[in-house]
Amino acid sequence: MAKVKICGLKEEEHVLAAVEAGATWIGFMFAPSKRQISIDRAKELAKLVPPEVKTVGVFVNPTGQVVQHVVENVGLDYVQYHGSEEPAFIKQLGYPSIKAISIRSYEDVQNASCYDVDYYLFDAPGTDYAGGSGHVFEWSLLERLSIPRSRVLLAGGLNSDNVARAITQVAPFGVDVSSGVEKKGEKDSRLIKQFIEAAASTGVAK
Ligand SMILES: O=C(O)c1ccccc1N[C@@H]1O[C@H](COP(=O)(O)O)[C@@H](O)[C@H]1O
Repeated sequence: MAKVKICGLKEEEHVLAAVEAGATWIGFMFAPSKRQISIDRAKELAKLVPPEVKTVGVFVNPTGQVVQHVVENVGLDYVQYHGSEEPAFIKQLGYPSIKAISIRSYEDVQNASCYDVDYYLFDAPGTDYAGGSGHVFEWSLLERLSIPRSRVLLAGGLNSDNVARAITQVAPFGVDVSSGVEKKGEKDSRLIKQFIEAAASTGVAK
């Protein structure tokens, strides 16, 4: 069964809904976004997350000092780099990490392997912000992937209607969603539950 990351959470109710429904990762946004939260807010929300569920901080081209400060203050389990961070920068910081790769062409897929990270998050290119656009990219570009599927997370315009198809086609270890569990621009507990149920209904991570 594919694991699920619910990203861009700002309210207690939605953190609790994601945990209860079986999310594996809870994502907090620290980059410019309508979903961005403060360190203090993330600390409050992280207290609601049990140890078996992992917290992820999402950053876009941060300085090392900012990442260190947020990780240490919030107690994050993973750092998600969602900009054009260099492989050496991520490696030097040394945190358990997820690198988002924006997919426009097969060349982007090939370039992913220059990173030495825990997970490779394949996403559609951002529009207003670096991510969270709600757009789907061409999943067939991942057919000839050299990275093991056990390291692959899929994002970009996923929702409870398309996530089962995405898992069947791409066979990722996990899926990641933000806009697809929102109603009128805000997270919705019912949509979070529906998404996790839909992801659980199909596919086996290879
Ligand atoms: O969600 C955002 O606002 C965001 C801003 C800047 C970088 C990353 C962001 N979100 C990430 O993008 C994926 C895909 O989002 P969506 O499901 O297509 O809306 C999301 O899961 C976050 O990891």
